[in-house]
Amino acid sequence: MAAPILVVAAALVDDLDRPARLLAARRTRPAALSGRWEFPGGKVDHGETPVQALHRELREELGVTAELGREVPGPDDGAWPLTDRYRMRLWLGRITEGHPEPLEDHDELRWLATAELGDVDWLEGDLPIVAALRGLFRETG
Ligand SMILES: Nc1nc2c([nH]c(=O)n2[C@H]2C[C@H](O)[C@@H](COP(=O)(O)OP(=O)(O)OP(=O)(O)O)O2)c(=O)[nH]1
Repeated sequence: MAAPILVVAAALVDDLDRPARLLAARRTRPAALSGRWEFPGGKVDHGETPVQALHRELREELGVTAELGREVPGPDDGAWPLTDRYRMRLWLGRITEGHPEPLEDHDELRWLATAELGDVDWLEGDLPIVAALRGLFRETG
């Protein structure tokens, strides 16, 4: 089987040191994933570093510039296994320029407070990440 494709994404928060709110985005495609919520991001293109890819995706998808904080490491060499085909690396981020809009691939954005993290229908592969973030928010909140 081919090596899993790397996806990069951001957990955009209100405050990198004491995060209390997280930006979730609702997908519009493909049909099988439409309506499910996720972290903004996407695949790393050839010739890009993961961090460059993430800045590009945030610009394209939401129209924002963000300062990245620490990476939230997953169990698979630092990445989060999503499916057989994809694994994802995720960084905390804080928007420094622009107001996020669902410009591409999403039709709704929501800022979720810690107690609301389970209120949206996350993509299956994101559930362990949301659990890790809930722990992080509690520790620092
Ligand atoms: N961006 C993103 N993708 C996720 C998350 N969770 C999850 O399972 N995925 C899956 C959905 C997709 O099958 C796969 C690739 O993400 P994507 O479709 O956003 O990548 P992309 O924007 O580069 O896509 P494309 O332009 O090539 O169509 O990763 C998540 O939180 N964020």
